[in-house]
Amino acid sequence: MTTFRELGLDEQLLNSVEKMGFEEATPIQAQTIPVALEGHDIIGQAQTGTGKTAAFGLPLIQKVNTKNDSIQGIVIAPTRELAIQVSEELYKIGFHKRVRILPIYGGQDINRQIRALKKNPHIIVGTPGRILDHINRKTLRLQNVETVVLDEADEMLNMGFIEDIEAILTDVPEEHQTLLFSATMPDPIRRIAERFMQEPKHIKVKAKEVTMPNIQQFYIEMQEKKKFDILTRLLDIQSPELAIIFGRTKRRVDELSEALNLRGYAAEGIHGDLSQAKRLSVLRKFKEGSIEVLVATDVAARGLDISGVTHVYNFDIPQDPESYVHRIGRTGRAGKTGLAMLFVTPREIGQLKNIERTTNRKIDRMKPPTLDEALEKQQRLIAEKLSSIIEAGENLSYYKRMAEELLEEHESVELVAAALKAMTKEPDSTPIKLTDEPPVVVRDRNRGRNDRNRSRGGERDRDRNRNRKGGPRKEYSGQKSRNENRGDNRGRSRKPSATN
Ligand SMILES: Nc1ncnc2c1ncn2[C@@H]1O[C@H](COP(=O)(O)OP(=O)(O)OP(=O)(O)O)[C@@H](O)[C@H]1O
Ligand SMILES: [Mg+2]
Repeated sequence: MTTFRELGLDEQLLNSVEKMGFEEATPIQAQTIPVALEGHDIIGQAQTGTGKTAAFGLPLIQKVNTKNDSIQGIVIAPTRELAIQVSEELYKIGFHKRVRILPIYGGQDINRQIRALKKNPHIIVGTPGRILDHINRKTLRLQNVETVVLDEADEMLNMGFIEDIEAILTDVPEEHQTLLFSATMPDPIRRIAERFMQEPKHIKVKAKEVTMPNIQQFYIEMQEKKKFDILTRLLDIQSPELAIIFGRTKRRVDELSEALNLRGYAAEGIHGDLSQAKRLSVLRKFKEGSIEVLVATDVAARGLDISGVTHVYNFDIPQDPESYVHRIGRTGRAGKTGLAMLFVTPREIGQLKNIERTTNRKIDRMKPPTLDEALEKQQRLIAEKLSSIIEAGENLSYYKRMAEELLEEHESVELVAAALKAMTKEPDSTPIKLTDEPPVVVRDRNRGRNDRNRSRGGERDRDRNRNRKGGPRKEYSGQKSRNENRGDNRGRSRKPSATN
């Protein structure tokens, strides 16, 4: 066990950590914090939900000189929601030290951000598109930046983001510390990363598997047409506290959340075509529990830390194994357990194997639940609930008068059966609309980057925009569906230039 005190952190930060309820450092924190405090560049890799934010956040905040009014640190994250979340965590870490943190992300009023930037934040946390927008408007100056953090580094250095990152880094002094963190770091991306860094220390928390062992993982093989019925059966049987269902495309997410609502589940969707206000309100409702099912594209796959997410359903198999790791990592965080389900159509078995190979873990096969099983499991759940109410000695006096009245009129087994029926979700045939998705087929494992990224490109829900050069950039939000996007060659790989 490593205490935070042993890691060389200042008293103010130790106070913050205590207030945050962290008792001991997680392995990635214990291993990276002292090295980061020595000033080294770091590529830090550890499983999802193991505290990477504080692993870079603590040394980042410790380095800030609050007497200096310029921006000293910049954290770049792939999505707006993640930028907000990271800035909230940094705010907590820097609270006693009075470090000013400012999130800047697309979809928020730019003038408001410009006003906030004038208040001399010490650290900004942002998405690449909006950071570049401010650099181009000259409303953001990075010439005093000493630390650059790329959260979800592999995603940030992947095609489509790398040019933005390079452009941002040209504004940062050559002498700076770079901290890159992610749960996944494919080799080609690691090589790109090294070009941005000076003798980086690779710190990888040793683990047999890439995914967390406290996430139970199953797959079910099924026809595309069966997915929805199986999903609703699973929701009924497994009764998650909060669940995230990942769909491949924005259309998929829209149709799926509407279909779930029609069948009586409190679900809402999140993807990059929604307004930022809507995205944030959906996420807030999910965190509060007023919706219990969040249907999402990969925009919600990385970094989001929502407590109470007990189940992740991969309604569509992810396009790449890394995405699988991050998606299922939305559950089983900070020592909790979780359950991840993967829906696989027969032609996607190759992709399943691909995921197993990359994560170094076998995913267990589960048979799709039959209707009878779904009903029976539900009844068992209800029966357990009834018994636990009685065993817990809960006060039932308010209900007993009605119970007695009912028992005078009906036979007891008949009555309990009726109660079970009333509490069970029976098959519902309300018509729904769900357009088929084409399968993810692994044709050739050695496909060029080009193909890989083109197939990923279409529905990647990124906070970036296309106005590459000059002028204020329009926030990019509307991407075409994968099939509509075939002619798009933006996935073209481009060698990054070394920046230091
Ligand atoms: N030392 C600690 N003790 C207890 N809880 C911690 C500690 N460090 C972080 N946490 C909590 O663990 C949760 C997960 O942390 P965090 O979001 O930083 O994980 P992560 O490694 O970045 O995951 P991901 O790969 O999904 O981004 C957060 O709620 C965080 O507050
Ligand atoms: Mg993280």
